[in-house]
Amino acid sequence: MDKHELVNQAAEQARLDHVLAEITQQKSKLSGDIARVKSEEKHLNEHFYDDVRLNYGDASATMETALSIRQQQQLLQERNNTWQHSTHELATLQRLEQKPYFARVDFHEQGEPKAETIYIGLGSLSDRDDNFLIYDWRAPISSIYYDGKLGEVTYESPDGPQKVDLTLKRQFIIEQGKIKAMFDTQETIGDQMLLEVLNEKSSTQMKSIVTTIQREQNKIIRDTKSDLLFVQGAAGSGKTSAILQRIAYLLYRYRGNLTSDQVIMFSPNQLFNDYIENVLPELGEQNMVQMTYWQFLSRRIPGLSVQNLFQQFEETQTNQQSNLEKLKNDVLFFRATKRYASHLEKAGVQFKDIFFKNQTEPYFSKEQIKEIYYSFNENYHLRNRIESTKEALLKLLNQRVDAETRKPWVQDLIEHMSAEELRELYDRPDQEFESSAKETGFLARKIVLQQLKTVSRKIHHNQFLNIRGQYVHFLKRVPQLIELSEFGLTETDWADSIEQLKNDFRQRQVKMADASAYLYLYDLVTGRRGETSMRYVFIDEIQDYTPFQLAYLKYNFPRAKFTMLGDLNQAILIKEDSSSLLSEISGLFDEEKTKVVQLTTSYRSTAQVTNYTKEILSSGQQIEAFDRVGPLPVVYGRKNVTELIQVVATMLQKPENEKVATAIITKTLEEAQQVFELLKANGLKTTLIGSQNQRLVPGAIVVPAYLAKGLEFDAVIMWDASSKNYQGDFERQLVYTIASRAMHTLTILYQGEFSPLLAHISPDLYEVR
Ligand SMILES: Nc1ncnc2c1ncn2[C@@H]1O[C@H](COP(=O)(O)OP(=O)(O)OP(=O)(O)O)[C@@H](O)[C@H]1O
Repeated sequence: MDKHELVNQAAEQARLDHVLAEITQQKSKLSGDIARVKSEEKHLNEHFYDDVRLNYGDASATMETALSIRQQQQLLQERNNTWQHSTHELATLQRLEQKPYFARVDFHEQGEPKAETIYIGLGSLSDRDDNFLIYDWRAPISSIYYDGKLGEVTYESPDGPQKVDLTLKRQFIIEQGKIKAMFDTQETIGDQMLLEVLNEKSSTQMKSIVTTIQREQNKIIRDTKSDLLFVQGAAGSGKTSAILQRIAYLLYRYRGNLTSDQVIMFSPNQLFNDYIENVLPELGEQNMVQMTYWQFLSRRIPGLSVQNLFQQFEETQTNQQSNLEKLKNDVLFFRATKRYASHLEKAGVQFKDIFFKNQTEPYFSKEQIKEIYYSFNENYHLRNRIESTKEALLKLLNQRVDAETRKPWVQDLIEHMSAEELRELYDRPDQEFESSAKETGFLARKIVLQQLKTVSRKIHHNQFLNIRGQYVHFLKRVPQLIELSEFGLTETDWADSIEQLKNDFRQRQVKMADASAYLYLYDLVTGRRGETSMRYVFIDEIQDYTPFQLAYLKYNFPRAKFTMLGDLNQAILIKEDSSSLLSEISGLFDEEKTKVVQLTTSYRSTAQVTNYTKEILSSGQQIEAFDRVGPLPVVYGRKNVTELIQVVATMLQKPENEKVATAIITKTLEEAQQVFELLKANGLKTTLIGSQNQRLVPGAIVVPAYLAKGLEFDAVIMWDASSKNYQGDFERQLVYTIASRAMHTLTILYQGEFSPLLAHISPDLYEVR
């Protein structure tokens, strides 16, 4: 450090000390406030009735009592609000105390006489005179730190775009109240800082990236205009990071109007949810709603079990089955569902009988229900038809109550009821009746109403609709709506597939490719409006969704803005070309309000790992390695599994690898189980991640590829990259996904013949041992 820098650092340290003193002081004041309010609340609670005059003598006294109770409640509520507010502020201060800020920018606003200096941190802080000592990283002005080089920069202020002249950008690494390092930088975000941050990372859980958000990422984070924001990014380019910071940004920007339960994120698997769960809390925000697409479907199709990730991934398909899936995954199929549904306004809705008691003769027969349903005039659309049919059925149900009370089952039931059960039927214990006939009539009516609830519930829940039958009915019409030959299918193929589906239904199962269409059809027939309260929908790993599923999500969240992220090179579930995905989905949104952002630099991995993994992709992808150095990937070819296990054992036993998060990634679950057992037999302890419900743990894990999706590890050992395991183009994306999980070291093992997907890579890019 030269003399000038030393003076600078001393000045910055003095400023930091001042800010820390302010934080300490505000903290102790707040703690005092909180303690006081809490004790007031306690006192109020303990003496709640001392100040309340309980008097129920007459109407006005009752009124007065109610009023004074209300006043006490209000006092309590106020204390409670103050308490909550202060606790939140205290949490912010505690966060700031650890690291008050990470950057400073000096700038000159156009038309203003003076230059300004601001400091940026995880929250905002102002002193008694309302001077901002720290700006929240999400404040409009903070954007200039992420967005531009020195010189002229524009940011979005509340009054529109604002130009400033940026004269200094300084970054700090602060630990325990001391400035450990500081850099003045010309770059967007100095590579030096990013290097420091990236080098020190290693944990089983994701961390926030606010100190080093890159310019392109900042665009994603602060976008508020697009209805569809589509991010295509290389493995490790920070897509997932960008959306998490984006959620924090949106919650800040729309504070008061947007809550975390109006934001939903679809993630690849449960393990991944685990991996990211700390990021938002670290930023002082609550986690959004999180689920996998499978969970989303399953919770809405309770009667059928939906094919899960494991079954989907490990299923082998015939050509014809994969053509069938192609069709069912297409937007054409989505449109066909809608077209089919619109015909249902005239005819074709499938009904079920509703039974009550007597299981042989329906209470309301499907013919009767159908007649009601189609009795309304043609202005009635599906939604009104269902509503009106329900009303009509409930009315009929009411009219039947009297007749039902006279049926023998009612008398029978009364005779068999215990005294206790009977007593519960009366309105009051001392209820009197003119005659015993009246009393019996009263009880019978009560019983009938109670028992008929099962029928009214069925009516309310649309159980007179035969949705499975409806879906089959729809499938039978598909050849008239879609040209089957365009998907390489014949009418016989199609008819066979319907038989297969009926068989699945009988076993209470439904394939992933049918589940969304099934639900969509249900929604259309019942006129369900979708989840209108959801405002933002995030979909990660978009390449594993079908156009149908995305169209359905759009339909299901009609008021939401969408952010979709993916890497078309990492498609592991959809066995078809995913590059047309973007054009298919963009058709669902207004073109003017669609924005596409590309992220090309991979931050996860060292340059050595990135340069190797990008060669796996055939089409010369524009992936840039971040300039971080590490060892070359190493390839071990051995004769058999026993020798491969030896290699792994030697690696895991090295003392320097003890603290390193290592993942042995296999192709299938079966392979993972085998490797795990073999390592165990060799005295090595690892954790097998065999299902999504498992938690991520430190140390070495063995995991099948489809569960490693979206995660990252210090060291990746790719298990058995032989030509037997990885051959075709579909597997190329799988190989890429596996290899790109590595941050620092990548080891590839194979027995027999090396996979052609890797064998062609230039020998300069790896080492053979
Ligand atoms: N601006 C940044 N500053 C620091 N670290 C970053 C930045 N951007 C990304 N990273 C780090 O790079 C790694 C990869 O990021 P992330 O998982 O978000 O990438 P991704 O694009 O979702 O990857 P994939 O598609 O392979 O799952 C993470 O460790 C993340 O913290």
